[in-house]
Amino acid sequence: MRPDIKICGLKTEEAVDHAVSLGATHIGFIFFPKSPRNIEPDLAGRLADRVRGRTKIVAVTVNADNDDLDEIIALSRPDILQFHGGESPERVLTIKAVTGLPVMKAFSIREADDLRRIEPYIGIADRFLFDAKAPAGSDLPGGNGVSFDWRLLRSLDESVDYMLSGGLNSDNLEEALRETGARGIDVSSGVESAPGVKNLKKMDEFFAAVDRASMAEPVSGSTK
Ligand SMILES: O=C(O)c1ccccc1N[C@@H]1O[C@H](COP(=O)(O)O)[C@@H](O)[C@H]1O
Repeated sequence: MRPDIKICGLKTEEAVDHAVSLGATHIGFIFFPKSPRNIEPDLAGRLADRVRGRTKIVAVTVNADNDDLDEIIALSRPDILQFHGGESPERVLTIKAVTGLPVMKAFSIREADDLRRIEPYIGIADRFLFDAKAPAGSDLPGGNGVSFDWRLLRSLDESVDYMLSGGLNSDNLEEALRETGARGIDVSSGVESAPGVKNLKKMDEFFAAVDRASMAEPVSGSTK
């Protein structure tokens, strides 16, 4: 069975339409000015309106304040908020209560201990997203096109619902799914020609890799 597939960092009608035509269950808009994928909330709203109801609209923010969140939500009308910064469990709870929106909380992973940081969010975040730690010198907490050691996720309890992200592409996706059995995957750089420029052919190749992986049996030794 295909996992949930989130194509993140979309900025154009062409890219939105193509992702949804391929079966993206989620599309992500980045609201983070330092990112080459940053988009204004009103443009995100217009792009989202093309496909609303056919895919889940995810608003990706990084430690956004209340005013910014209000504007992003009012203009882009997301189905899900993705928090990709250091938002506390209390902040996640408050925003969920005020907005009524589910929150996917991102964590950057390099070593086993990093996974322990999800514990205070269990029962609070609606889903987790596991990304690689940003390389030294990067201004971006995500969207760096780097992977982490997927085998670390073997220790996770089966009940933890997460999307796998970080450096996924059509070449490594089958191995990533074989190692993790992730029920959701999230890609940005891996379907781009240059930072912030989505490539339709790479999207095609990515979905083809998902389908190849979905047909394959998990290897022995994988816990999922
Ligand atoms: O993509 C960005 O520019 C970005 C900026 C700020 C926070 C999160 C961002 N992207 C997220 O990172 C993952 C992984 O990206 P990649 O596939 O390794 O390039 C991406 O899916 C977004 O959710």
